[in-house]
Amino acid sequence: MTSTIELIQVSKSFGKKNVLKAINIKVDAGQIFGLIGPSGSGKTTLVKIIVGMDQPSTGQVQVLNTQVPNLKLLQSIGYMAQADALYNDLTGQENLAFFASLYKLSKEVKKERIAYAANLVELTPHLSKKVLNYSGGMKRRLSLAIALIHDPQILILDEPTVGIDPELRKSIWAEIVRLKSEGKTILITTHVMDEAEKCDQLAMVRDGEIISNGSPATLKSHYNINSLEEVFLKAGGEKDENNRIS
Ligand SMILES: Nc1ncnc2c1ncn2[C@@H]1O[C@H](COP(=O)(O)OP(=O)(O)OP(=O)(O)O)[C@@H](O)[C@H]1O
Repeated sequence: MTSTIELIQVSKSFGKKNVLKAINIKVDAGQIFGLIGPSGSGKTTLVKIIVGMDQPSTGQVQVLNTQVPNLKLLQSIGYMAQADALYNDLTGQENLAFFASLYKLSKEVKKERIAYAANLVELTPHLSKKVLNYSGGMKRRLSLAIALIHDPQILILDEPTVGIDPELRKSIWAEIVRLKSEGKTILITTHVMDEAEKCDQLAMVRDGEIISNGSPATLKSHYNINSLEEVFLKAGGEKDENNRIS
């Protein structure tokens, strides 16, 4: 299978603090790949390095066989950051139109994509409101719509469902699965274990290291337990005993 995202021996330090340690990851095309780990384990740093917003201290990142960073790659990546980067004084519609205008879309396609993305996150009735009047959950939904606006080949979503109610979370996941069926590659960070279950492959991150990886079923059978939560706890314990699987 073609690998869409590849990290080779990626390490990152901020000053003396080593937050990523020799990370190797391969994400195949058409997969939902989950990065799971506790707060502060390094997931966002990793994602920023993949998108090209941050540089590794050592190691290499390739996306679609192209060395990151590369401006052209941005056409192929939809990125939803953990902190919403929205224009508060503009309406939802104006935010979507602004971000759509960064890509080479025809007027018609642009209109279509804005309608699709707003509908997906159930913001259509709120598009004429200024973003400063949006709730936290609505802002997350608008950020997700923006990540999808140019129909990217790769979606990188940093905790996309935080602050989103269970019903909408379910419909967002249904859409993520549908996008996968279209052949898109999706990399998602989460610390919600039932979301991790929906991924094809997982990498469990702790203290800047991948302590375990594989499909949810493989991980559970390796540790002979039923829940990913337990896998995570057990893998963390084994890590301390230098007994990792990969
Ligand atoms: N620009 C920075 N300068 C210094 N330290 C940083 C910087 N960015 C991240 N860190 C540190 O790197 C570590 C990993 O942070 P990161 O945000 O990647 O974790 P995370 O797994 O995404 O956590 P969360 O789930 O809370 O977002 C943390 O200890 C954080 O304080």
